[in-house]
Amino acid sequence: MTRISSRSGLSDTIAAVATAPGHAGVGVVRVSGPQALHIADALFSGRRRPSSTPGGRFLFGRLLAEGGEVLDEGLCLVFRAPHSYTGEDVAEFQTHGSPAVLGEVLTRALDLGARPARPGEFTLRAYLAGRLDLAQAEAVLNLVESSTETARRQATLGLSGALGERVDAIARDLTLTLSSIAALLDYPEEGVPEEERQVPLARAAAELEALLGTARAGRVANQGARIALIGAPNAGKSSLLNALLGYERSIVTPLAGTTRDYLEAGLSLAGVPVTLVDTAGLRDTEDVVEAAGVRQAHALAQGADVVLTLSDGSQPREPLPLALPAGARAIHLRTKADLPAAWDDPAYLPVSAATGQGLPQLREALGRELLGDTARGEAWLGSERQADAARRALEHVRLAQELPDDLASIELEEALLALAELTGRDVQDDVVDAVFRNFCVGK
Ligand SMILES: Nc1nc2c(c(=O)[nH]1)N(C=O)[C@@H](CNc1ccc(C(=O)N[C@@H](CCC(=O)O)C(=O)O)cc1)CN2
Ligand SMILES: Nc1nc2c(ncn2[C@@H]2O[C@H](COP(=O)(O)OP(=O)(O)OP(=O)(O)O)[C@@H](O)[C@H]2O)c(=O)[nH]1
Ligand SMILES: [Mg+2]
Repeated sequence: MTRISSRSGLSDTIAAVATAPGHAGVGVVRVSGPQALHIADALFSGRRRPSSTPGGRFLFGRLLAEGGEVLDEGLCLVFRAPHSYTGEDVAEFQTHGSPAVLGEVLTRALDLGARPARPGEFTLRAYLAGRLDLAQAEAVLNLVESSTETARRQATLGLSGALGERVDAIARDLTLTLSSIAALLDYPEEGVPEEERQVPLARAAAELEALLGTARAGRVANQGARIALIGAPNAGKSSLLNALLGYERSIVTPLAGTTRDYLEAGLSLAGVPVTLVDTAGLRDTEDVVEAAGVRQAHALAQGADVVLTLSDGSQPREPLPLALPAGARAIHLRTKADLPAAWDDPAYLPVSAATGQGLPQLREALGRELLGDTARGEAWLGSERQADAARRALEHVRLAQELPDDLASIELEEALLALAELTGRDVQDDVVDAVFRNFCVGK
Protein backbone atom coordinates (compact mmCIF):
# COMPACT_ATOMS: atom_id res chain seq x y z
CA MET A 1 0.00 0.00 0.00
CA THR A 2 0.98 3.59 -0.45
CA ARG A 3 2.57 4.92 2.71
CA ILE A 4 0.33 7.86 3.43
CA SER A 5 2.41 8.80 6.44
CA SER A 6 5.36 9.76 4.27
CA ARG A 7 3.27 12.35 2.51
CA SER A 8 3.35 15.76 4.09
CA GLY A 9 0.44 18.05 4.77
CA LEU A 10 -2.50 15.70 4.46
CA SER A 11 -4.06 17.17 7.59
CA ASP A 12 -3.85 20.65 6.08
CA THR A 13 -6.86 22.36 4.63
CA ILE A 14 -6.29 23.19 0.97
CA ALA A 15 -7.91 25.76 -1.31
CA ALA A 16 -7.86 26.58 -5.01
CA VAL A 17 -9.89 28.11 -7.78
CA ALA A 18 -11.47 25.07 -9.44
CA THR A 19 -12.66 26.75 -12.63
CA ALA A 20 -10.60 27.80 -15.66
CA PRO A 21 -8.79 31.15 -15.58
CA GLY A 22 -10.67 33.95 -17.29
CA HIS A 23 -14.14 35.46 -17.20
CA ALA A 24 -17.19 33.21 -17.05
CA GLY A 25 -20.77 33.13 -15.81
CA VAL A 26 -19.87 31.37 -12.61
CA GLY A 27 -16.60 30.48 -10.92
CA VAL A 28 -15.79 28.04 -8.12
CA VAL A 29 -13.35 28.17 -5.22
CA ARG A 30 -12.97 24.83 -3.47
CA VAL A 31 -11.73 24.32 0.10
CA SER A 32 -11.08 20.82 1.48
CA GLY A 33 -9.84 19.61 4.85
CA PRO A 34 -10.65 19.72 8.56
CA GLN A 35 -10.87 23.53 8.67
CA ALA A 36 -12.97 23.92 5.52
CA LEU A 37 -16.29 24.65 7.23
CA HIS A 38 -14.78 27.00 9.84
CA ILE A 39 -13.10 28.94 7.05
CA ALA A 40 -16.50 29.04 5.34
CA ASP A 41 -18.10 30.44 8.51
CA ALA A 42 -15.74 33.42 8.43
CA LEU A 43 -15.85 33.94 4.68
CA PHE A 44 -19.53 33.48 4.00
CA SER A 45 -22.64 34.97 5.53
CA GLY A 46 -26.01 33.39 4.79
CA ARG A 47 -29.17 32.18 6.49
CA ARG A 48 -27.11 29.78 8.59
CA ARG A 49 -23.50 29.00 9.31
CA PRO A 50 -21.89 26.47 6.98
CA SER A 51 -20.45 24.62 10.01
CA SER A 52 -23.97 24.03 11.34
CA THR A 53 -25.40 23.05 7.95
CA PRO A 54 -25.77 19.36 7.12
CA GLY A 55 -23.71 17.98 4.23
CA GLY A 56 -25.24 17.95 0.77
CA ARG A 57 -26.87 21.39 1.17
CA PHE A 58 -26.15 24.76 -0.34
CA LEU A 59 -26.59 28.20 1.18
CA PHE A 60 -27.18 31.47 -0.59
CA GLY A 61 -25.38 34.48 0.88
CA ARG A 62 -22.53 36.95 0.70
CA LEU A 63 -18.82 36.38 0.45
CA LEU A 64 -17.03 38.74 2.80
CA ALA A 65 -13.59 40.33 2.84
CA GLU A 66 -11.71 40.72 6.14
CA GLY A 67 -13.33 44.00 7.25
CA GLY A 68 -16.81 42.80 6.24
CA GLU A 69 -16.80 44.31 2.75
CA VAL A 70 -19.02 42.29 0.40
CA LEU A 71 -16.89 40.66 -2.31
CA ASP A 72 -19.78 39.06 -4.17
CA GLU A 73 -23.01 37.25 -3.58
CA GLY A 74 -23.00 33.56 -4.26
CA LEU A 75 -23.51 30.04 -3.05
CA CYS A 76 -21.73 27.96 -0.47
CA LEU A 77 -21.95 24.19 -0.95
CA VAL A 78 -21.42 22.14 2.19
CA PHE A 79 -20.01 18.59 2.07
CA ARG A 80 -19.23 16.62 5.21
CA ALA A 81 -16.58 13.91 5.48
CA PRO A 82 -16.62 11.28 4.12
CA HIS A 83 -19.38 12.38 1.73
CA SER A 84 -17.43 14.63 -0.62
CA TYR A 85 -15.16 14.33 -3.65
CA THR A 86 -12.05 14.25 -1.46
CA GLY A 87 -13.66 12.32 1.39
CA GLU A 88 -12.96 15.31 3.67
CA ASP A 89 -15.07 18.25 4.80
CA VAL A 90 -15.42 20.49 1.75
CA ALA A 91 -16.82 23.98 1.25
CA GLU A 92 -17.31 25.25 -2.26
CA PHE A 93 -17.99 28.86 -3.11
CA GLN A 94 -19.78 29.50 -6.36
CA THR A 95 -19.31 33.15 -7.24
CA HIS A 96 -19.74 35.24 -10.33
CA GLY A 97 -17.00 34.15 -12.72
CA SER A 98 -14.68 37.10 -12.35
CA PRO A 99 -10.95 36.46 -11.87
CA ALA A 100 -10.94 39.40 -9.41
CA VAL A 101 -13.71 37.92 -7.25
CA LEU A 102 -12.23 34.41 -7.38
CA GLY A 103 -8.78 35.77 -6.54
CA GLU A 104 -10.09 37.62 -3.48
CA VAL A 105 -12.14 34.68 -2.23
CA LEU A 106 -9.10 32.42 -2.57
CA THR A 107 -6.85 34.94 -0.80
CA ARG A 108 -9.37 35.20 2.02
CA ALA A 109 -9.50 31.40 2.39
CA LEU A 110 -5.69 31.35 2.56
CA ASP A 111 -5.68 34.17 5.16
CA LEU A 112 -8.12 32.10 7.20
CA GLY A 113 -5.71 29.17 7.37
CA ALA A 114 -5.97 27.16 4.16
CA ARG A 115 -2.88 26.60 2.05
CA PRO A 116 -2.81 26.65 -1.75
CA ALA A 117 -3.58 23.22 -3.21
CA ARG A 118 -0.87 21.60 -5.27
CA PRO A 119 -1.74 20.40 -8.80
CA GLY A 120 -4.12 17.44 -8.59
CA GLU A 121 -4.24 17.56 -4.80
CA PHE A 122 -8.04 17.31 -4.49
CA THR A 123 -7.99 14.18 -6.62
CA LEU A 124 -4.90 12.90 -4.76
CA ARG A 125 -6.89 13.15 -1.55
CA ALA A 126 -9.78 11.26 -3.15
CA TYR A 127 -7.23 8.56 -4.10
CA LEU A 128 -5.63 8.44 -0.66
CA ALA A 129 -9.09 8.25 0.93
CA GLY A 130 -9.70 5.16 -1.22
CA ARG A 131 -12.51 6.84 -3.18
CA LEU A 132 -10.70 6.40 -6.51
CA ASP A 133 -8.00 3.97 -7.62
CA LEU A 134 -4.98 5.30 -9.50
CA ALA A 135 -6.39 4.32 -12.90
CA GLN A 136 -9.56 6.27 -12.04
CA ALA A 137 -7.48 9.27 -10.96
CA GLU A 138 -5.68 9.16 -14.30
CA ALA A 139 -9.09 8.98 -15.96
CA VAL A 140 -10.01 12.22 -14.15
CA LEU A 141 -6.89 13.81 -15.63
CA ASN A 142 -7.75 12.51 -19.11
CA LEU A 143 -11.34 13.71 -18.69
CA VAL A 144 -10.31 17.24 -17.74
CA GLU A 145 -7.98 17.34 -20.73
CA SER A 146 -10.38 15.71 -23.18
CA SER A 147 -11.50 17.82 -26.09
CA THR A 148 -13.05 15.17 -28.33
CA GLU A 149 -15.80 12.61 -28.02
CA THR A 150 -13.65 9.48 -27.97
CA ALA A 151 -11.31 10.85 -25.30
CA ARG A 152 -14.28 11.94 -23.20
CA ARG A 153 -16.07 8.60 -23.52
CA GLN A 154 -12.95 6.60 -22.62
CA ALA A 155 -12.16 8.80 -19.63
CA THR A 156 -15.73 8.55 -18.32
CA LEU A 157 -15.51 4.77 -18.67
CA GLY A 158 -12.19 4.80 -16.81
CA LEU A 159 -13.65 6.99 -14.07
CA SER A 160 -16.47 4.48 -13.60
CA GLY A 161 -13.84 1.90 -12.65
CA ALA A 162 -14.32 -0.21 -15.80
CA LEU A 163 -10.57 -0.56 -16.34
CA GLY A 164 -10.06 -1.65 -12.75
CA GLU A 165 -12.75 -4.32 -13.23
CA ARG A 166 -11.02 -5.61 -16.36
CA VAL A 167 -7.75 -5.82 -14.47
CA ASP A 168 -9.42 -7.48 -11.46
CA ALA A 169 -10.78 -10.24 -13.71
CA ILE A 170 -7.24 -10.98 -14.94
CA ALA A 171 -5.92 -10.91 -11.39
CA ARG A 172 -8.60 -13.43 -10.35
CA ASP A 173 -7.34 -15.90 -12.98
CA LEU A 174 -3.77 -15.49 -11.77
CA THR A 175 -4.77 -15.94 -8.13
CA LEU A 176 -6.76 -19.02 -9.08
CA THR A 177 -3.71 -20.54 -10.76
CA LEU A 178 -1.49 -19.62 -7.84
CA SER A 179 -3.79 -21.41 -5.43
CA SER A 180 -3.97 -24.56 -7.52
CA ILE A 181 -0.17 -24.60 -7.72
CA ALA A 182 0.03 -24.09 -3.96
CA ALA A 183 -2.37 -27.00 -3.47
CA LEU A 184 -0.16 -29.16 -5.66
CA LEU A 185 3.00 -28.23 -3.77
CA ASP A 186 1.34 -29.07 -0.46
CA TYR A 187 -0.12 -32.35 -1.66
CA PRO A 188 2.11 -33.49 -4.51
CA GLU A 189 0.42 -36.92 -4.60
CA GLU A 190 -2.91 -35.30 -5.60
CA GLY A 191 -1.58 -33.67 -8.77
CA VAL A 192 -3.21 -30.65 -10.36
CA PRO A 193 -4.73 -31.34 -13.76
CA GLU A 194 -2.67 -29.48 -16.36
CA GLU A 195 -5.67 -27.57 -17.68
CA GLU A 196 -6.44 -26.18 -14.25
CA ARG A 197 -3.18 -24.32 -14.53
CA GLN A 198 -3.02 -23.57 -18.25
CA VAL A 199 -6.59 -22.53 -18.99
CA PRO A 200 -6.77 -19.52 -16.66
CA LEU A 201 -3.23 -18.52 -17.61
CA ALA A 202 -4.04 -18.62 -21.32
CA ARG A 203 -7.18 -16.58 -20.62
CA ALA A 204 -5.18 -14.02 -18.60
CA ALA A 205 -2.51 -13.75 -21.31
CA ALA A 206 -5.13 -13.27 -24.03
CA GLU A 207 -6.94 -10.61 -22.03
CA LEU A 208 -3.67 -8.79 -21.27
CA GLU A 209 -2.83 -8.84 -24.97
CA ALA A 210 -6.26 -7.44 -25.78
CA LEU A 211 -5.78 -4.77 -23.13
CA LEU A 212 -2.37 -3.84 -24.53
CA GLY A 213 -4.00 -3.61 -27.94
CA THR A 214 -5.98 -0.65 -26.57
CA ALA A 215 -2.92 1.28 -25.38
CA ARG A 216 -2.26 2.98 -28.69
CA ALA A 217 -5.92 3.94 -29.06
CA GLY A 218 -5.86 5.33 -25.53
CA ARG A 219 -2.75 7.38 -26.23
CA VAL A 220 -4.09 8.66 -29.53
CA ALA A 221 -7.49 9.54 -27.99
CA ASN A 222 -5.88 11.46 -25.14
CA GLN A 223 -2.89 13.04 -26.82
CA GLY A 224 -4.01 13.20 -30.43
CA ALA A 225 -2.22 11.98 -33.53
CA ARG A 226 -0.11 13.52 -36.30
CA ILE A 227 -0.93 12.58 -39.85
CA ALA A 228 1.59 13.62 -42.53
CA LEU A 229 0.65 14.03 -46.20
CA ILE A 230 3.63 12.98 -48.30
CA GLY A 231 4.19 12.68 -52.04
CA ALA A 232 5.72 14.10 -55.19
CA PRO A 233 5.10 17.74 -56.14
CA ASN A 234 1.62 18.29 -57.57
CA ALA A 235 0.33 14.96 -56.23
CA GLY A 236 -2.52 16.89 -54.61
CA LYS A 237 -1.39 17.03 -50.94
CA SER A 238 -2.52 20.56 -50.22
CA SER A 239 -5.81 20.00 -52.05
CA LEU A 240 -6.50 16.88 -49.98
CA LEU A 241 -5.65 18.68 -46.73
CA ASN A 242 -8.14 21.40 -47.64
CA ALA A 243 -10.78 18.83 -48.61
CA LEU A 244 -10.41 16.98 -45.29
CA LEU A 245 -10.58 20.24 -43.36
CA GLY A 246 -13.49 21.62 -45.34
CA TYR A 247 -11.81 25.01 -45.84
CA GLU A 248 -8.92 26.44 -47.84
CA ARG A 249 -6.02 26.27 -45.40
CA SER A 250 -3.17 25.51 -47.78
CA ILE A 251 -2.24 27.22 -51.05
CA VAL A 252 -2.99 25.16 -54.16
CA THR A 253 -1.63 26.00 -57.62
CA PRO A 254 -0.95 23.99 -60.78
CA LEU A 255 2.78 24.66 -60.26
CA ALA A 256 4.90 21.82 -58.88
CA GLY A 257 6.68 23.00 -55.73
CA THR A 258 3.91 25.22 -54.36
CA THR A 259 4.19 24.10 -50.74
CA ARG A 260 7.65 24.72 -49.33
CA ASP A 261 7.32 25.19 -45.60
CA TYR A 262 5.20 22.58 -43.85
CA LEU A 263 1.84 23.54 -42.46
CA GLU A 264 -0.33 22.08 -39.69
CA ALA A 265 -4.07 22.13 -39.17
CA GLY A 266 -6.19 20.50 -36.48
CA LEU A 267 -9.42 18.59 -36.83
CA SER A 268 -11.35 15.83 -35.09
CA LEU A 269 -11.29 12.48 -36.89
CA ALA A 270 -13.01 9.34 -35.53
CA GLY A 271 -13.49 11.35 -32.33
CA VAL A 272 -9.73 11.80 -32.02
CA PRO A 273 -7.85 15.12 -32.10
CA VAL A 274 -5.72 14.99 -35.20
CA THR A 275 -3.07 17.30 -36.62
CA LEU A 276 -2.81 17.13 -40.39
CA VAL A 277 0.61 18.08 -41.73
CA ASP A 278 0.97 19.29 -45.32
CA THR A 279 4.51 18.99 -46.63
CA ALA A 280 6.66 20.06 -49.56
CA GLY A 281 6.54 17.71 -52.57
CA LEU A 282 9.46 15.29 -52.48
CA ARG A 283 11.92 15.73 -55.35
CA ASP A 284 15.57 16.52 -56.02
CA THR A 285 15.86 20.24 -56.46
CA GLU A 286 18.52 22.93 -56.88
CA ASP A 287 16.35 25.43 -55.05
CA VAL A 288 17.79 25.83 -51.53
CA VAL A 289 14.48 26.77 -49.94
CA GLU A 290 12.59 23.93 -51.56
CA ALA A 291 15.37 21.47 -50.71
CA ALA A 292 15.09 22.47 -47.03
CA GLY A 293 11.34 21.83 -47.25
CA VAL A 294 11.95 18.39 -48.76
CA ARG A 295 14.34 17.46 -45.94
CA GLN A 296 11.72 18.60 -43.47
CA ALA A 297 9.08 16.47 -45.19
CA HIS A 298 11.19 13.34 -44.71
CA ALA A 299 11.57 14.13 -41.00
CA LEU A 300 7.84 14.82 -40.64
CA ALA A 301 7.04 11.45 -42.22
CA GLN A 302 9.29 9.77 -39.63
CA GLY A 303 7.60 11.53 -36.74
CA ALA A 304 4.01 10.99 -37.85
CA ASP A 305 1.59 8.48 -36.31
CA VAL A 306 0.18 7.79 -39.75
CA VAL A 307 1.61 8.72 -43.16
CA LEU A 308 -0.68 9.33 -46.10
CA THR A 309 1.26 8.76 -49.30
CA LEU A 310 -0.21 10.52 -52.32
CA SER A 311 0.45 9.46 -55.91
CA ASP A 312 -1.13 11.26 -58.84
CA GLY A 313 -3.47 8.79 -60.56
CA SER A 314 -3.92 10.96 -63.65
CA GLN A 315 -0.22 10.76 -64.56
CA PRO A 316 2.00 7.80 -65.47
CA ARG A 317 2.94 6.01 -62.30
CA GLU A 318 6.06 7.17 -60.47
CA PRO A 319 7.72 5.25 -57.63
CA LEU A 320 7.10 6.77 -54.20
CA PRO A 321 10.04 9.14 -53.59
CA LEU A 322 10.33 8.02 -49.98
CA ALA A 323 11.39 4.95 -48.01
CA LEU A 324 8.90 4.53 -45.19
CA PRO A 325 10.39 3.46 -41.87
CA ALA A 326 9.82 -0.22 -41.04
CA GLY A 327 6.55 -0.69 -39.18
CA ALA A 328 5.30 2.76 -40.19
CA ARG A 329 1.54 3.07 -40.49
CA ALA A 330 0.76 4.29 -43.98
CA ILE A 331 -2.28 4.60 -46.17
CA HIS A 332 -1.52 4.77 -49.88
CA LEU A 333 -3.72 7.06 -51.95
CA ARG A 334 -4.23 7.35 -55.70
CA THR A 335 -5.24 11.00 -56.08
CA LYS A 336 -7.31 12.90 -58.64
CA ALA A 337 -9.66 9.93 -59.04
CA ASP A 338 -12.14 12.21 -60.83
CA LEU A 339 -9.75 12.25 -63.83
CA PRO A 340 -9.18 9.25 -66.15
CA ALA A 341 -6.91 6.82 -64.30
CA ALA A 342 -3.44 6.30 -65.76
CA TRP A 343 -2.87 3.30 -63.46
CA ASP A 344 -4.54 1.30 -60.75
CA ASP A 345 -3.35 -0.73 -57.79
CA PRO A 346 -5.62 -2.45 -55.27
CA ALA A 347 -3.28 -1.39 -52.45
CA TYR A 348 -4.14 2.23 -53.21
CA LEU A 349 -7.31 3.99 -52.13
CA PRO A 350 -8.66 6.22 -54.93
CA VAL A 351 -9.55 9.71 -53.70
CA SER A 352 -10.47 13.01 -55.27
CA ALA A 353 -10.09 16.31 -53.49
CA ALA A 354 -12.10 17.87 -56.33
CA THR A 355 -15.25 15.74 -55.93
CA GLY A 356 -14.81 14.28 -52.44
CA GLN A 357 -14.78 10.75 -53.82
CA GLY A 358 -13.05 8.32 -51.47
CA LEU A 359 -12.93 10.73 -48.51
CA PRO A 360 -15.40 8.77 -46.35
CA GLN A 361 -13.34 5.63 -46.99
CA LEU A 362 -10.18 7.55 -46.15
CA ARG A 363 -11.67 8.80 -42.86
CA GLU A 364 -12.71 5.24 -42.04
CA ALA A 365 -9.26 3.84 -42.85
CA LEU A 366 -7.66 6.52 -40.70
CA GLY A 367 -10.00 5.68 -37.84
CA ARG A 368 -8.89 2.04 -38.09
CA GLU A 369 -5.19 3.01 -38.09
CA LEU A 370 -5.66 5.29 -35.09
CA LEU A 371 -7.95 3.21 -32.91
CA GLY A 372 -7.23 -0.33 -34.17
CA ASP A 373 -10.09 -2.73 -33.60
CA THR A 374 -10.88 -1.37 -30.15
CA ALA A 375 -14.56 -1.33 -29.29
CA ARG A 376 -16.47 1.74 -28.12
CA GLY A 377 -17.79 0.17 -24.94
CA GLU A 378 -14.58 -1.44 -23.63
CA ALA A 379 -12.18 0.20 -21.21
CA TRP A 380 -8.81 1.16 -22.70
CA LEU A 381 -5.46 1.70 -21.08
CA GLY A 382 -5.33 5.42 -20.43
CA SER A 383 -1.67 6.21 -19.81
CA GLU A 384 1.85 5.05 -20.63
CA ARG A 385 2.23 4.13 -16.95
CA GLN A 386 -0.74 1.76 -17.19
CA ALA A 387 0.53 0.26 -20.47
CA ASP A 388 3.95 -0.35 -18.93
CA ALA A 389 2.42 -2.19 -15.97
CA ALA A 390 0.24 -4.31 -18.29
CA ARG A 391 3.28 -5.14 -20.45
CA ARG A 392 5.25 -6.34 -17.42
CA ALA A 393 2.28 -8.39 -16.18
CA LEU A 394 2.05 -10.10 -19.57
CA GLU A 395 5.76 -10.93 -19.62
CA HIS A 396 5.48 -12.62 -16.22
CA VAL A 397 2.37 -14.55 -17.25
CA ARG A 398 4.14 -15.80 -20.39
CA LEU A 399 7.08 -16.99 -18.30
CA ALA A 400 4.69 -18.67 -15.87
CA GLN A 401 3.15 -20.58 -18.78
CA GLU A 402 6.55 -22.12 -19.57
CA LEU A 403 8.11 -22.68 -16.15
CA PRO A 404 7.76 -25.51 -13.62
CA ASP A 405 5.29 -24.90 -10.81
CA ASP A 406 7.53 -23.41 -8.13
CA LEU A 407 9.12 -20.91 -10.52
CA ALA A 408 5.77 -20.20 -12.14
CA SER A 409 4.41 -19.12 -8.75
CA ILE A 410 7.10 -16.49 -8.47
CA GLU A 411 6.26 -15.14 -11.93
CA LEU A 412 2.56 -15.06 -11.08
CA GLU A 413 3.22 -13.09 -7.92
CA GLU A 414 5.24 -10.62 -9.99
CA ALA A 415 2.41 -10.40 -12.51
CA LEU A 416 -0.08 -9.70 -9.71
CA LEU A 417 2.18 -6.95 -8.38
CA ALA A 418 2.29 -5.34 -11.82
CA LEU A 419 -1.51 -5.48 -12.03
CA ALA A 420 -1.80 -3.96 -8.57
CA GLU A 421 0.43 -1.15 -9.79
CA LEU A 422 -1.84 -0.60 -12.75
CA THR A 423 -4.80 0.13 -10.49
CA GLY A 424 -2.58 1.79 -7.91
CA ARG A 425 -3.20 -0.62 -5.08
CA ASP A 426 0.49 -1.20 -4.61
CA VAL A 427 2.57 1.68 -5.80
CA GLN A 428 5.42 3.75 -4.52
CA ASP A 429 4.91 7.36 -3.53
CA ASP A 430 7.07 8.60 -6.40
CA VAL A 431 4.74 6.92 -8.92
CA VAL A 432 1.74 8.57 -7.25
CA ASP A 433 3.55 11.91 -7.28
CA ALA A 434 4.35 11.53 -10.98
CA VAL A 435 0.70 10.85 -11.80
CA PHE A 436 -0.65 13.87 -9.93
CA ARG A 437 2.07 16.22 -11.10
CA ASN A 438 0.32 16.30 -14.49
CA PHE A 439 -2.90 17.71 -13.07
CA CYS A 440 -3.91 21.35 -12.93
CA VAL A 441 -4.32 23.23 -9.66
CA GLY A 442 -7.89 22.99 -8.40
CA LYS A 443 -8.46 19.43 -9.65
N1 LIG B 1 -19.18 21.71 -7.88
C1 LIG B 1 -18.54 20.60 -8.16
N2 LIG B 1 -18.81 19.94 -9.30
C2 LIG B 1 -18.13 18.80 -9.60
C3 LIG B 1 -17.13 18.28 -8.75
C4 LIG B 1 -16.88 18.99 -7.53
O1 LIG B 1 -16.01 18.61 -6.73
N3 LIG B 1 -17.60 20.13 -7.29
N4 LIG B 1 -16.46 17.12 -9.10
C5 LIG B 1 -15.18 16.80 -8.69
O2 LIG B 1 -14.21 17.27 -9.23
C6 LIG B 1 -17.06 16.23 -10.07
C7 LIG B 1 -18.12 15.41 -9.41
N5 LIG B 1 -17.55 14.48 -8.49
C8 LIG B 1 -18.00 14.34 -7.21
C9 LIG B 1 -17.93 13.08 -6.65
C10 LIG B 1 -18.45 12.88 -5.38
C11 LIG B 1 -19.02 13.93 -4.67
C12 LIG B 1 -19.63 13.70 -3.34
O3 LIG B 1 -19.90 14.63 -2.60
N6 LIG B 1 -19.95 12.45 -3.01
C13 LIG B 1 -20.57 12.11 -1.75
C14 LIG B 1 -22.05 12.41 -1.73
C15 LIG B 1 -22.83 11.61 -2.74
C16 LIG B 1 -24.33 11.85 -2.69
O4 LIG B 1 -24.78 12.84 -2.12
O5 LIG B 1 -25.01 11.00 -3.24
C17 LIG B 1 -20.31 10.64 -1.47
O6 LIG B 1 -19.93 9.93 -2.41
O7 LIG B 1 -20.49 10.22 -0.34
C18 LIG B 1 -19.03 15.20 -5.24
C19 LIG B 1 -18.54 15.40 -6.51
C20 LIG B 1 -17.63 17.03 -11.19
N7 LIG B 1 -18.44 18.13 -10.73
N1 LIG C 1 -8.89 17.14 -61.11
C1 LIG C 1 -8.27 17.20 -59.94
N2 LIG C 1 -7.23 18.04 -59.75
C2 LIG C 1 -6.61 18.09 -58.56
C3 LIG C 1 -7.06 17.28 -57.48
N3 LIG C 1 -6.25 17.53 -56.42
C4 LIG C 1 -5.36 18.46 -56.82
N4 LIG C 1 -5.57 18.80 -58.11
C5 LIG C 1 -4.82 19.78 -58.88
O1 LIG C 1 -3.46 19.40 -58.90
C6 LIG C 1 -2.63 20.55 -58.80
C7 LIG C 1 -1.67 20.42 -57.63
O2 LIG C 1 -2.42 20.39 -56.45
P1 LIG C 1 -1.78 20.70 -55.01
O3 LIG C 1 -2.81 20.35 -54.01
O4 LIG C 1 -1.22 22.04 -54.99
O5 LIG C 1 -0.62 19.63 -55.00
P2 LIG C 1 0.56 19.46 -53.95
O6 LIG C 1 0.82 18.01 -53.82
O7 LIG C 1 0.24 20.19 -52.70
O8 LIG C 1 1.76 20.14 -54.69
P3 LIG C 1 3.10 20.79 -54.08
O9 LIG C 1 2.71 21.70 -52.95
O10 LIG C 1 3.66 21.54 -55.23
O11 LIG C 1 3.97 19.66 -53.64
C8 LIG C 1 -3.56 21.75 -58.69
O12 LIG C 1 -3.73 22.30 -59.97
C9 LIG C 1 -4.84 21.14 -58.22
O13 LIG C 1 -5.99 21.86 -58.61
C10 LIG C 1 -8.15 16.40 -57.72
O14 LIG C 1 -8.61 15.66 -56.83
N5 LIG C 1 -8.72 16.40 -58.94
MG1 LIG D 1 1.17 21.71 -51.71
